Amino acid sequence: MGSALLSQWVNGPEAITVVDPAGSDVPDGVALVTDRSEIADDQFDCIIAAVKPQLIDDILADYVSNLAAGGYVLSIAAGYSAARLSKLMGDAPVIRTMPNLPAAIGRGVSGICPGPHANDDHLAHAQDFMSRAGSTVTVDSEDKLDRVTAVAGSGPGYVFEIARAYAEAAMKQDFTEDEAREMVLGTIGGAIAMASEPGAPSLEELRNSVTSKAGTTAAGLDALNGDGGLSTRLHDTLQAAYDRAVELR
Ligand SMILES: NC(=O)C1=CN([C@@H]2O[C@H](COP(=O)(O)OP(=O)(O)OC[C@H]3O[C@@H](n4cnc5c(N)ncnc54)[C@H](O)[C@@H]3O)[C@@H](O)[C@H]2O)C=CC1
Ligand SMILES: O=C(O)[C@@H]1CCC=N1
Repeated sequence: MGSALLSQWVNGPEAITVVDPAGSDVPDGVALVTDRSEIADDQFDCIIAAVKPQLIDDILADYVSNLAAGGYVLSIAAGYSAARLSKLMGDAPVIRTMPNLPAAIGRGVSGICPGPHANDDHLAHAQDFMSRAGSTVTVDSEDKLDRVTAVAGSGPGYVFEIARAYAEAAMKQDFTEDEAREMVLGTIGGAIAMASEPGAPSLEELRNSVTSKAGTTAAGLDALNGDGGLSTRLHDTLQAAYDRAVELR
């Protein structure tokens, strides 16, 4: 996820250093170090926590001395609470965010939540920073951010899985993998673009506009969600993701 954001952040004014022992590829203009000792006590206005939440306790405390006076820690980690991170980082100001993967093409959706000691300047920077990767929503509680995680952070995973299953079903209608992918992604993309037009009707109205009485769509929709099974499944999906975020706090 860090690489996806970096691909947008690299176009901004900040000088960026990535520390990654795996030596992942970074865009031109970004400094990469593979060993924390290489940055010694260099000072940074913003330290970004972009490792797995389960690794934060072991990794982030080593960077307390690298945070410049007046700087803040920006976390993209799911669940891990701002209070816990602030304490780990010597009572540093923390802003938690929750981006999603289409940030890689500037089409992400990011939640932002100010945590302990964060001031208006930190929040304004975080909002500007995340908005370079797509749209943002600022929430006033971490519980809400964990719900953003369930809806949007993990969301591309649900969408890719739905598209994958949709394409698999198309292949069972005797289309090749390429044909199925093109039709399914074209259909999803076209429908989403239409629903996203300014002044577009509600999703329910749009669905109804495809559905002729006793026609093919009605037959398909009846199989898809006639018993409410899809609605229940999606509710359970979001709840399970939220519950996992709570466990990671
Ligand atoms: N994958 C996604 O769609 C999203 C992920 N996130 C959050 O982003 C964070 C990273 O997740 P992913 O990008 O999926 O995982 P990832 O495994 O792809 O990336 C983690 C990176 O951390 C690096 N790393 C490991 N040990 C390190 C160390 N000691 N110092 C510095 N870097 C180290 C790894 O080499 C790797 O490049 C997690 O906290 C996750 O909750 C948030 C939103 C969406
Ligand atoms: O699966 C995860 O835990 C991360 C957070 C949101 C998306 N990926």
